[in-house]
Amino acid sequence: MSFTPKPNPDIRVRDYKIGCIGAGMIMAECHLAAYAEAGFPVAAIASRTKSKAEEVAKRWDIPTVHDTPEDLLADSEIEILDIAYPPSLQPALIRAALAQPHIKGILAQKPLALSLEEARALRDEAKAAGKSLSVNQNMRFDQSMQVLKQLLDGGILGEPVFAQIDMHAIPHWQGFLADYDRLTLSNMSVHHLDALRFLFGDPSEVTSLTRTDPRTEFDHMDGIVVTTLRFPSGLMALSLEDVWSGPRQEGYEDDQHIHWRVECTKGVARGTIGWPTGQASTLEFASTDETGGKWQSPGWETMWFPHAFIGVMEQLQYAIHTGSTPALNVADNVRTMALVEAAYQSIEHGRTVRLDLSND
Ligand SMILES: NC(=O)C1=CN([C@@H]2O[C@H](COP(=O)(O)OP(=O)(O)OC[C@H]3O[C@@H](n4cnc5c(N)ncnc54)[C@H](OP(=O)(O)O)[C@@H]3O)[C@@H](O)[C@H]2O)C=CC1
Ligand SMILES: O=C1CO[C@H](CO)[C@@H](O)[C@@H]1O
Repeated sequence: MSFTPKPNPDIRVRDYKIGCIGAGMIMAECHLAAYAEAGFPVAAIASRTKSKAEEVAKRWDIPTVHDTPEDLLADSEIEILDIAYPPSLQPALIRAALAQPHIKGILAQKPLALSLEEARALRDEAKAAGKSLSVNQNMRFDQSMQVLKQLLDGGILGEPVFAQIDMHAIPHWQGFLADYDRLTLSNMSVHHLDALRFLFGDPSEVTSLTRTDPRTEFDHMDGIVVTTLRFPSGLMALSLEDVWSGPRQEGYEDDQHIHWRVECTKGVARGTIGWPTGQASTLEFASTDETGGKWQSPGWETMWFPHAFIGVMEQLQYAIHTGSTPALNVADNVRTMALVEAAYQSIEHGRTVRLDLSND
């Protein structure tokens, strides 16, 4: 077999000093763990509550804690702004960063904004400012997704026929989500829909169904979501976010998981995303040409959380260094946002929505 999997990207650039806004779960547990492991320089942090930023700074050895996010934005040391804040507050932070001459690039969190219109406006404003705006769609850097993409691009599996990502797991819904009118599609399905675009390009049809989740206590419309996509090639894909995934109580042995499967004309790949169980993701594949129909299982020890966050920051550092467009660029992310919007339209109107993402 000549295929050599590369689950983790090389770190080509680690030059630019990072300023972090937010000191919550994802910043403390994933962004900063990844940056420490990769050796990316973090110069400062700020959050809404200074004592929380101080705690996180102590844990990760960050030299400066600013009183407010605005003070951090004004710090001329900062070259990359890294945001992990509620999405309703993110556009204003991005706009403030675009106006700061010392900030060369911005890593925003998903979802980029609460509406497609706002996402489009941010894309256009970043372009006008001549700055790199990147979005943390880190499932693309999950190790199994990276290797799957290599198999597909290498023609080892042939033409894609059917694909699915099925999640039966409980996301931790942040408190601020209770104030928004959109839940699962905007905040969790966005990972899977973005990963499907990464693997297969832009779909031309989307159909979504939803029901409320019995566990989620605040008012919401999209709890459990099932989305089907059709691509111009004829490929059909399924994205399932079952955020209920069964009862939870003392002694109940839950089976939370995310699985995926891709069937092609010359082979099949299948695997898992090792979340929320804190394991490495997996991939197995069989190809009529490459493996004589036998299953192969390349392995690795890194995980989606936190290691995928290394690739995300690296691609932005590299883009700034080379003056190129980040792999996870805002223009591409607007297309993922447009797909999410079309899925909401499908639910609202009870029908399949045709879409042409090349308009964005
Ligand atoms: N790409 C990915 O895989 C993931 C992305 N995310 C995204 O990251 C962002 C942060 O998520 P997460 O860290 O899980 O959230 P947390 O609730 O753990 O942290 C929220 C952060 O935002 C700050 N904040 C400022 N204003 C508010 C407010 N009005 N209400 C609540 N918090 C506020 C908090 O400040 P303080 O505590 O200092 O008061 C805290 O630093 C979200 O956009 C989420 O979608 C989250 C998980 C995974
Ligand atoms: O993006 C996300 C992926 O995983 C998290 C689980 O802690 C989600 O809650 C989150 O918003």
